[in-house]
Amino acid sequence: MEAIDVVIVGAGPAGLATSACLNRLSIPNIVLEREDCYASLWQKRAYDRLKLHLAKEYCELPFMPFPSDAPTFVPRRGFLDYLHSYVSHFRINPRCNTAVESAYRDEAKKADLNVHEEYVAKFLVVATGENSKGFIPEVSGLDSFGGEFFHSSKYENGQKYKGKAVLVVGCGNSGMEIAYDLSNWGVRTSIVARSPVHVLTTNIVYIGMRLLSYGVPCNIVDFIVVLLSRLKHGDISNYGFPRPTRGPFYIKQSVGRTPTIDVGAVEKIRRKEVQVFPSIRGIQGSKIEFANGEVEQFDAIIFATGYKSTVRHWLKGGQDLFDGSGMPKLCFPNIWKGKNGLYCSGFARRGLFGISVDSQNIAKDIDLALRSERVLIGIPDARVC
Ligand SMILES: Cc1cc2nc3c(=O)[nH]c(=O)nc-3n(C[C@H](O)[C@H](O)[C@H](O)COP(=O)(O)OP(=O)(O)OC[C@H]3O[C@@H](n4cnc5c(N)ncnc54)[C@H](O)[C@@H]3O)c2cc1C
Ligand SMILES: NC(=O)C1=CN([C@@H]2O[C@H](COP(=O)(O)OP(=O)(O)OC[C@H]3O[C@@H](n4cnc5c(N)ncnc54)[C@H](OP(=O)(O)O)[C@@H]3O)[C@@H](O)[C@H]2O)C=CC1
Ligand SMILES: O=C(O)C(=O)Cc1c[nH]c2ccccc12
Repeated sequence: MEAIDVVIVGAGPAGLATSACLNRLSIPNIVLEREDCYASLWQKRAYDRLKLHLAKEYCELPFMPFPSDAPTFVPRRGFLDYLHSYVSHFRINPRCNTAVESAYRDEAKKADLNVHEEYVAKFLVVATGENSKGFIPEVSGLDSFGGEFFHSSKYENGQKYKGKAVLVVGCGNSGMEIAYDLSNWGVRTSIVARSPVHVLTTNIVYIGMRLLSYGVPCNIVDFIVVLLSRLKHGDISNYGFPRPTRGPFYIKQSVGRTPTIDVGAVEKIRRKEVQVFPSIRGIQGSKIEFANGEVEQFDAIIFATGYKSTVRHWLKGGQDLFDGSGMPKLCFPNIWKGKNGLYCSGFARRGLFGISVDSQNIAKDIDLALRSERVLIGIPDARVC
């Protein structure tokens, strides 16, 4: 059994940022990671052409800007280089191949467990992410499908599907970007769009973010970005993508749904190089029937249908912080602190920017708690800050 001040679960950007903030305050912490590497989403579960969708100034982790010669929209490789420098600069040493199977506050419950390793900590930081596990919905007849089907997190590129027919389900950022990539690889590509969606561009989002940071109200920002999007894309409801009635930043802030950022798929849809279908009604062999009655044959299906949090699989308790699906109950910006030393970073649905805010708040709060504990028991505070 190992005793330490802080245990952080997950070595993605949120876990690394929290560890860096604690290390700066000389607060002992360990980061436990289920995979064999840190930032596993970026190293192992992302496609080749992935780039950050937000400008680099909104994707920095605390206390380390991107190099000044980094492009505004950093590619995956550049982001990984940045994370490697971050880990070595802040001397972060994640313990890999260490999946946390159970975390309890109550000492008595430990006796039931058949544990491999055990840690005792004053503070627990949940940093396992909003995107912990790929989600594939139940679709009638999917088990009869003759071709392969898999989640978007397993997609790398479209090389092996050249000349084949592939259906991408979901028109969030993963789905639209994968559809664009497949089509570039010479794949006969189709996409399922089942509900209204905002389609913006990286630059339009950038303008929106700047306006919000100058204090322009969200409804005005939404009006401007939707107008810009209409000028750029025209009325895309003609192609099967109706717009939601609420604005994109309002939706992002209220329910966390990210607008789709077009990287070229809209033009391909306009040119009919990518077909758009409504929901899947059912599957029989290689034939897929859609809600409008159309039936088409496909060789593969890629489910770009989002992710689920896995917090509820291993965290016992913490009902004050997390709901039944492992997502936070509280609202940004005060969502990072639970009761009895429990914290979470990376659950604000605010991407890397939210992670930076959470991690700094958590480290400050733990520092304060440790200092007051020292005062209470009369130990002089020798830590360097
Ligand atoms: C494809 C994609 C692109 C994105 N692009 C952007 C972007 O451009 N800009 C932006 O701001 N945001 C972006 N996001 C959103 C978000 O910023 C990223 O998902 C980011 O990686 C989240 O960091 P995280 O540390 O919270 O979670 P993750 O990166 O998911 O890291 C969590 C880590 O916890 C580990 N873990 C999970 N369960 C356990 C367990 N039980 N025990 C031990 N370890 C565990 C996982 O293996 C993983 O390594 C993107 C998300 C995705 C999916
Ligand atoms: N370059 C970048 O920066 C990228 C960032 N990301 C980020 O990663 C996160 C996850 O994105 P993503 O993987 O796209 O997941 P999302 O959850 O954002 O999107 C999932 C999509 O799948 C649809 N869907 C879900 N279930 C079904 C179903 N049964 N039938 C049809 N459609 C369905 C959803 O539609 P509905 O709305 O109807 O539920 C939605 O369109 C987001 O935050 C995103 O911004 C992702 C890729 C690239
Ligand atoms: O890619 C994501 O999911 C993010 O959360 C990044 C993000 C944070 N705020 C936004 C506003 C508009 C588009 C993307 C984001």
